[in-house]
This record gives sequence, C-alpha cells and structure tokens, in this order.
Amino acid sequence: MKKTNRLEGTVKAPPSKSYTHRAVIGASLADGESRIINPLWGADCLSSVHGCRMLGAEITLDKEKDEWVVKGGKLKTPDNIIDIGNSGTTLRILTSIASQIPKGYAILTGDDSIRRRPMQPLLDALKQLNIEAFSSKLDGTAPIIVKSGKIDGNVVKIRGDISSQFITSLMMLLPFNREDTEIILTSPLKSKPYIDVTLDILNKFDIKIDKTENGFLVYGNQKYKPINYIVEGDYSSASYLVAAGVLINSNITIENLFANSKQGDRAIIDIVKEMGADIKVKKDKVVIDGEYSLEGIDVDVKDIPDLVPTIAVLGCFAEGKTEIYNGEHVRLKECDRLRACAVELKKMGADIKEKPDGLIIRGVKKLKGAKLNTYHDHRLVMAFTVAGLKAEGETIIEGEDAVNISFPNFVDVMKSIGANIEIKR
Ligand SMILES: O=C(O)C1=C[C@@H](OP(=O)(O)O)[C@@H](O)[C@H](O)C1
Ligand SMILES: C=C(OP(=O)(O)O)C(=O)O
Repeated sequence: MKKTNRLEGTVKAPPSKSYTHRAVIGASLADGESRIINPLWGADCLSSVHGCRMLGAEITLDKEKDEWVVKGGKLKTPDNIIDIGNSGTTLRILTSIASQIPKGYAILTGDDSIRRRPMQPLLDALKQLNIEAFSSKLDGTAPIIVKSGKIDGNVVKIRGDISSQFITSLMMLLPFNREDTEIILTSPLKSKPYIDVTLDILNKFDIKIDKTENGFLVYGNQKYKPINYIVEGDYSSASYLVAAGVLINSNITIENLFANSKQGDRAIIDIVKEMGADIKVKKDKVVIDGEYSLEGIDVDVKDIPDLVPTIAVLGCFAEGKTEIYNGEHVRLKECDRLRACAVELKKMGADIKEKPDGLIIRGVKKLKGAKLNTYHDHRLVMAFTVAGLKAEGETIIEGEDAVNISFPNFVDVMKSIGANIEIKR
C-alpha cells in the first residue's frame, strides 16, 4: 500500500464477531428454530458454526438472505475431533458446552496459535463442577478432551484476569445445571464488556443471570428459547476505519454502529475524541469529516484489549506521549500483541517501548513504509494497514488473508473509500 491523502464515502461496519458467536452457539442449544440475521461470515464465526454442527446443531447458511437458520436443542457426540481454527471464543465456549453431549468425549483443537492460548483456569473451574475436561498435553492448552457428564455443584471459583471468555463459557453452560450456581471471581475481571455482551444476548434467549457481590448467579434448570436476532455492527472492526478516518483527511460515514451498543470497543470513539478528533456520533452511524491533529493520551486497556493495535498506530501519529496500560492480557491473543506492535511499528520508525502491561509511544508524526510481519493476526494486519496508508512510501503487509477471521471484506471496504492498497499474490 502507499500513502493515501484523502478518504471519502460511506461504508458499513461488519457485523459483530462477539454477538455472532454467542447467537449461533445459543441457538444451537435452543430447542427449535432460530434465525441469525446479518451474521458475521468471518472465519472465526464459521468455526463456531462448524463446532455447533459437530455437536449436533443443524445449521443452514443462506448467503442470499444473509442469515443463518439454526435448529438446535439436540446435542450429539461428535464423530471426529472439532477443529475450531483460530477462534479463541469458539474454543472457550464450546469446551464447556461439549460436556453436555449424551455420551463419550469431544476433542477440540485448532491452529498453532489456538494451541498456545490459556485454557487451564476454565478446565479447573469445570472440575469443580464435576466435569472432566483436560489438555491432551497436560499443559493447559488445546487439544482439549471433554467427557460427557452431569454438572454437579453450586459454586464455581475462577480468576477473572486471564480471559473473560472463561466466564462467558460458564454462563452459557450453567443454565443446564439442576441447581443455581454462583460464579465467584477470585481476581478482578478484565474485558468486562464482553460479559455484558454475553448477558445481553443470553437475556434474549430467556436465560436469567444475576450479578452478585463477587461474581454472578446463574439460575438452574433453564431452557434456551429460540430467537430471531439481527447482529449489530462491530466496533473493534470499525476501529480501523475510525483510525484511518481521523489520521487521513476524510469525509467518511461508517454505518451500522449503534451509539447504545454494549460493546466495550465503542470506546474507540471516546479515545479519538480525547486525542482531539471531533467526530460526530449519530444514533446508528459515525461521521468523520475533516483533518485532525491528534495529541497523545494515556489509555487503560483493561476492558478493551482488542483496541491495542489501533491505539498504538494512532499514538505514532499523535503529538507527545501515548501510554497504553493494564494490558497484560493483550499478550494472550492470536499472538503477543504488545511485543508485535513494538517490534513491527519500530520498523516504520516509530518510537515505541514495550512495558510488562502496555506500550509507551512517543509520536513521531511521520512513519516510513516498511515490510511488516503480522504473525497471522487479523488485528495486526488491519492496524498496520492504517499505519501504512499514513506512512511515506510503500508498506508491505505480510499475511493479509488473516483479515478473513473478523473482517473478510476489509481490503475492498478500504479501497472503496480511496485507500491506496494493492493485493500482491
Ligand atoms: O468474548 C469475546 O467475544 C471476546 C473477548 C475478549 O477476549 P478476553 O476475554 O480473553 O480478553 C476479546 O479479546 C475477544 O476478541 C473476543
Ligand atoms: C482475540 C480475539 O479473538 P478470539 O479470542 O476469539 O480468538 C480477537 O478477535 O482479537
């Protein structure tokens, strides 16, 4: 890609990855037919479709109507291992759900990255509920073997600081317990807005969960009710459009972004505003019109880990210091994203230092084109693309196809507003 001086046009934010996962998995647990409208056709969500099918759901994908029809409620023992590719959300949620198959075992595994992601806190939690689930390598990572079993117990303790997906996973399992179950968090919760997203959609499935002083109370003996559900736009994906819009002279409208969304990554709007970009937020869209000069800020990323690469790129072009903190869990994603941002953006001339929990970036305003490694990580491809469009000269992003994970038409969308990107095969 090459430096781009102007972006113009109207685009639609892709559907939410987090909501699509939860909608298809919840629908697979509901006895009857559900429709998921405007789902994310990204590889991660298709991993959830695959996993749910292997566990017994009948799912029809209708490209023309842009909807998925799910007939759920009857779990079966998978007749093969379940390969969930690159999707942490799928692995974490389905590990718990797989315990409800009628007999035998389910084996969940995925790509090189997924087989390094932490699972032990979830496996330990399931053990407290008398569910047997273990790492085949006995090192707390996938492949994970889950034995069919009845949930037994009414308290489960789990740490909240490694991944909120463990808690989402328990929340989706525990309605099947005969008794009410209390989830007690033994360390402060990180990525909390993802739990709010879980509670929001579980409420649509008629699943009742209360907040307690130390965690949550999941009522027992509940049934998932089928739903017709329209998936809203994704703020994490939109963050690349927002960042490009505020860094480059633009007049762009990003549709399908709802101001009242529960997604934590809606924070991208407040972040760019605090940096000095006076963008306009409407009920269901965001308008970026003009050219802004940005100032560095401090950002607590405890609840917004997926925005880190975007914020790192914004910081490179801002005046003064941008400090990202409270992001230890950002190292546990598709790759160590703190290290990757520091190593790769330095190749473009960025002044960026890695700390145990974040990054310190001193704005240099000008970056130079470079060849960047993206470690098969979709968020790095998209954030580095934004950096490349603002940098002098040519930037080469390796492994561009990783965008299929969460934003399959990213390159086309960027090109449609004027981004100077060429795919070389
Ligand atoms: O539940 C979810 O949909 C997600 C939770 C977050 O992970 P952690 O809870 O592991 O931080 C986030 O990084 C991921 O992209 C999606
Ligand atoms: C970390 C991510 O997703 P997951 O945990 O589902 O792999 C992500 O999309 O940035």
